Amino acid sequence: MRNLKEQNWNGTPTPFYYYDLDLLKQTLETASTEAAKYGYHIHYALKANSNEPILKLIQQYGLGADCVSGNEIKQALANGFEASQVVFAGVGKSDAEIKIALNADIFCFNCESVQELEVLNELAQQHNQTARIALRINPNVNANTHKYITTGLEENKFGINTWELPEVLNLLKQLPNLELIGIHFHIGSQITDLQVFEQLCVRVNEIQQGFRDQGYHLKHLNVGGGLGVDYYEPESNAIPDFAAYFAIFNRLLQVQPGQVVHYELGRALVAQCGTLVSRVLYIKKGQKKNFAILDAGMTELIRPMLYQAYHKIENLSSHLPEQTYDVVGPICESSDCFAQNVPLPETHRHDVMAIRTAGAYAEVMASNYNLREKAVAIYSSN
Ligand SMILES: Cc1ncc(COP(=O)(O)O)c(C=O)c1O
Ligand SMILES: N[C@@H](CCCC[NH3+])C(=O)O
Repeated sequence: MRNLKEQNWNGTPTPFYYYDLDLLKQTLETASTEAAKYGYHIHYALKANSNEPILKLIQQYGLGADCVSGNEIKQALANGFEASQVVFAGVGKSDAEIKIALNADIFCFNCESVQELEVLNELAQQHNQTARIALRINPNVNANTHKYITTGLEENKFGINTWELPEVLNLLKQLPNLELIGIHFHIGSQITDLQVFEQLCVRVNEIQQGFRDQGYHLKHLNVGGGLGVDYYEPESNAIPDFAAYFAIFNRLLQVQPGQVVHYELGRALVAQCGTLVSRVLYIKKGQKKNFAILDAGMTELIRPMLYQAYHKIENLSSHLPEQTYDVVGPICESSDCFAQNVPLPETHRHDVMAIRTAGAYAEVMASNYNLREKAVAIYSSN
């Protein structure tokens, strides 16, 4: 592990999130260089991590912002993102959130239902504005990822189904305060099987052709995010293969002259730069197994409990021969377990533990259950 391992954490209270801004810069450099080869625009999905130092850095690389709430829009604007680079998605945008977006005159609303279009039109009318919209279409492509983070199947709540499109296009003719500028897709998260993106391209081409057949020439194609990261080998595979990812779209997506292609990447940009650092409070010897009880739990990182997600766990203090442990948190829930039967060097009270790949969907999903204090964030850069 980079400088995290070399540092002396004596006296630093745990748990805390540690962010390696140097790795974040390298990741952003790679992603933006690869995207620029094809003129692609990346909007960073703030939901993955909305900490200010992280946002400030990301915006310096020229990325736009993909927001899912009024507060995310405010946070993006406060940290230097231009309103003209903000997209707003979400199945349940409240009237108050829509007004925030209208007031800011954001680039585009990704609309997910017939009723949302009607409400947005009405609110835009009240604001004397025309809202630019993209239709989020459910392409019915299986993302081959955990069922809780699959979003592009007909059974999911997200997006407009293709069979609804004739009704939607008819409706749009009666909604003068909306301007249809594009179509939007997002099929899920933590996608590591890149063939899934090939299938997405095929579906986007078919759907776009349907629009063209009816005389719609859309300026913007937004293919969402979802590129996964390597939770097993965070060090040797610290930067996702952006070259291979964008090359798929370049090869397969039928982009019309003058059309702009947008992405909404979250996890791929920030997951590997974050680590949750914790100390061992107790070692408890059970009849069948040993428990390493940490001072971090599901309140700091809920992914293992919610999705059975794997995060690599390391003991930064011990070099003793290995034993196996169930690594658990202090919360009053049996599910508060990071992983079972983890081989670790013999572990003792006060050892410093690193739970890797915790830059995305970790701190943002924290809670204060059990009235826990919010863990602080520490940033390193050199
Ligand atoms: C609409 C939308 N765009 C972008 C993202 C970002 O996804 P990821 O972090 O997997 O790139 C998500 C989350 O899955 C999403 O729901
Ligand atoms: N929170 C999920 C990702 C959800 C992506 C948002 N649609 C995770 O931790 O993997």
